[in-house]
Amino acid sequence: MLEVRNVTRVFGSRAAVDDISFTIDRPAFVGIIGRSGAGKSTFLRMMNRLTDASSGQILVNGQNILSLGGQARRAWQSQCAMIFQQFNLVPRMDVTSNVLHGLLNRRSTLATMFNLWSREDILRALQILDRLGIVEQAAKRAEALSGGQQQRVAIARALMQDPQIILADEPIASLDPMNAQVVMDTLKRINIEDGRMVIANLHTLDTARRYCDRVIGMRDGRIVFDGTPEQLSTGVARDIYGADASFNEAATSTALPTDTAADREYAERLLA
Ligand SMILES: Nc1ncnc2c1ncn2[C@@H]1O[C@H](COP(=O)(O)OP(=O)(O)OP(=O)(O)O)[C@@H](O)[C@H]1O
Repeated sequence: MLEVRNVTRVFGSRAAVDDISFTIDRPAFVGIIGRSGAGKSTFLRMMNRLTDASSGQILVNGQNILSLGGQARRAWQSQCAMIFQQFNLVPRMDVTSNVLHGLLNRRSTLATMFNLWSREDILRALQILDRLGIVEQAAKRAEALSGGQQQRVAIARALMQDPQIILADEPIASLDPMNAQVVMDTLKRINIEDGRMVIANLHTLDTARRYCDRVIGMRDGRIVFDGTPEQLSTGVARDIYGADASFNEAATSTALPTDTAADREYAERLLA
């Protein structure tokens, strides 16, 4: 289903992602872990074509999505929806309109310009919000919602695209533990009930162990672990995070990203 073949992304003289390869043959819940700068976000952005790869191939059902251009690239982007740490909603727009913006890749410019949505689309957006337990927030501005609710709106927007794959870049890093659990439970439900693959960059080991079928560990752009949550022992985690003997599992959080240009580009594309 998904085959990543020798994918590399070089920035300047440094490889952010360095010749990685792996295969996922079913709609699994895959976690990517590693310390800040390991290359996790760069990989997700290559999958979504927000960042170009320097070399390699990513085959999805046999098609190399790295070589797609124009309309085919946009079609692929609607097949693999992206969720960000900072939600990337339009803050002053109501929740339902934010969800409907998931359809932008499929709509004409004219319909988008005049904000014309069909009754069928609006009903579907409300059904998705209902499924995620936030339909009573539908008419509110996105900025009026809690962080956990905003992330569920972002998931609803992703579902509006009816994607094969959901890419989540540190989806719970800005949330308190209770909201984090609700968001992870939501992603897991979508994975199991809909059969959509989820690939999530995660910053805590306990979350990776609890929710993932498979965990990929990255260090300095390379894959240094690829296995089940059960195989992710403290010793293995210490190797992934490159920590010394004082390695502490609780201290695996990654820093807030400083480079959010691609996130902004995504939001701007939705607003365009
Ligand atoms: N647009 C860019 N230009 C230059 N260097 C970049 C760019 N994007 C990422 N990098 C570099 O690539 C490396 C990998 O970054 P990446 O954001 O993929 O890591 P990460 O594992 O997702 O870390 P974090 O958890 O902090 O987001 C880092 O050294 C980063 O500085």
